[in-house]
Amino acid sequence: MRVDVVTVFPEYLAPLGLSLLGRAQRLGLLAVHVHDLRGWAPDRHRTVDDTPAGGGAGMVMLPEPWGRALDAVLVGEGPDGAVGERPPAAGPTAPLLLVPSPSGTPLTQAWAHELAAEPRLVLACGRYEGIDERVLDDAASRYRVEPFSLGDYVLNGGEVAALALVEAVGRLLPGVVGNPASLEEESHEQGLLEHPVYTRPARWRGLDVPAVLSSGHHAEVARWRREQGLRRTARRRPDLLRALLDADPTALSADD
Ligand SMILES: Nc1ncccc1[N+](=O)[O-]
Repeated sequence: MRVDVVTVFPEYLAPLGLSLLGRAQRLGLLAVHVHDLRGWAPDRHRTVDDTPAGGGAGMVMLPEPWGRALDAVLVGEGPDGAVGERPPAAGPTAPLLLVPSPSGTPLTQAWAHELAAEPRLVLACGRYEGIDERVLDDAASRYRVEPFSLGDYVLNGGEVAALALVEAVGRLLPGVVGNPASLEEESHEQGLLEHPVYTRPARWRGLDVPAVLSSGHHAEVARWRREQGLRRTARRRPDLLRALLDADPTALSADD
């Protein structure tokens, strides 16, 4: 998978070179290209923002640098490369342009799995009050455009969300995590939260590992883990439980 990230803070994306994703890049499973938006700002001050139309506080990112950047990234040109001919209109095989935004579609594990099947993702990280909307309208002629959100809170820009998305998607790529089985038991994989986990020692500060986990009865351990996951989901995320039951009223039946 190739991932292009356009940002005014390229150094913010440095952590993608660490740990599992760094190894994935060295193995050629993932290629991350980070581009500095200021490279496409037409003026010598490399201006990327201006005051909001209609007034209001803060600044909005100018369309021209973004238009140039997204044209160039699409055809693989750098800031100084002559921008090639615009590709044909966006179709199902057009690259996906993901735009971190508090007003985006919530990123979920199910969506992350879909994104992991894409050959290429382009991430446009906005700052300030956001990007001039015409950038997304114009990009729709040659990208599939999908604003996404990590959650209902506001960050100062899209870079943290880009890091999160690339990690959530990158770790699902074949060969990235050592043991693919470890991906199955995680929270949200079956629409529920994961059960609590324990390791050695058996007693720690007067607290014991639940006896069932040392019983050697695999069926009992599996049952206990599922029950604990359901309890945790009911307590912390009743919305997930409701969604699961709406989708399949028998989802929590005891005999499965
Ligand atoms: N929550 C956010 N705030 C600012 C930019 C992006 C965001 N997000 O969740 O993708």
